[in-house]
Amino acid sequence: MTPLEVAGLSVRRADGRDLVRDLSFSLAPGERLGLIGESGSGKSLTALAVMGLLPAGMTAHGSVLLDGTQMVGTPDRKLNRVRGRAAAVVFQEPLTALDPLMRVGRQLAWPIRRRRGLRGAALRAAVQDALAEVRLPERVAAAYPHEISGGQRQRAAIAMALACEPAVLIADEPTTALDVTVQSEVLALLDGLVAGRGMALLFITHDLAVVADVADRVVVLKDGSMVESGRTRDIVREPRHAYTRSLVDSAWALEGELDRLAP
Ligand SMILES: Nc1ncnc2c1ncn2[C@@H]1O[C@H](COP(=O)(O)OP(=O)(O)OP(=O)(O)O)[C@@H](O)[C@H]1O
Repeated sequence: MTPLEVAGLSVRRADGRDLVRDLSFSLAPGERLGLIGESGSGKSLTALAVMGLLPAGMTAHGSVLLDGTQMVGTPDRKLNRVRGRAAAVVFQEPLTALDPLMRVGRQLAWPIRRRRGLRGAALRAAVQDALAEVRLPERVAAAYPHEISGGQRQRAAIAMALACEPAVLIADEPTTALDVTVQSEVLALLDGLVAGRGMALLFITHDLAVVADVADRVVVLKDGSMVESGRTRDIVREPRHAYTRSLVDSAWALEGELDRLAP
């Protein structure tokens, strides 16, 4: 089954204005798709619409088939069964996913228990395995989110998303809030985990260099509409749309600047 199939998706505000317009794309098993565009282009709303989690006052139109379940217009209680199992999200800010008042281990135990039905010692061992998988030391289980670093918090949030064993992982600017040195570590970790588990990945970013690193294909969004899509390599080498060209040019300009400053 296709893990994710989006067809003619629009996200509408209460006043009738479309913030995402007639968007279509799909993800094959194990495929990595980048959704790229500047701030406000509708990337996050697209991710939320895929999960059926749009903010109050916004409605989705069109079709989102997540692991075969129609997410548009389906009652929330039915979607709860699909979320997590079919798709899980890693947000830009790890504290979105983590409860500040609960120790990391307990938070991680919750989805593992729900998904795999483990209890007691088996559950504790599974929590330790989940931490090890994202390269977090054992002691993090007993820590509260504010007692660990930003990079460690994002690793914990990734572990929580993975605990649901989703077919699709949606990563919404997962490294943007992190220090530059930690960004590449977290990206490499995500990269390895997605490959190891054969998950499909929807990777959302405003950064073309990052998308070129992780995605096989990209969809370029501008003002809520898709302006271009194709293989990442082709789009970076030969952007067809003026907007994509400007993204590529500014990425190269930055690269050139770094080269110029290099010793
Ligand atoms: N809860 C909301 N209420 C009203 N408007 C919103 C809401 N969330 C997003 N918008 C508007 O919808 C548009 C798309 O926002 P979205 O967050 O999807 O953009 P984005 O591409 O993810 O941007 P960023 O990279 O800054 O996160 C923007 O114009 C934004 O102001």
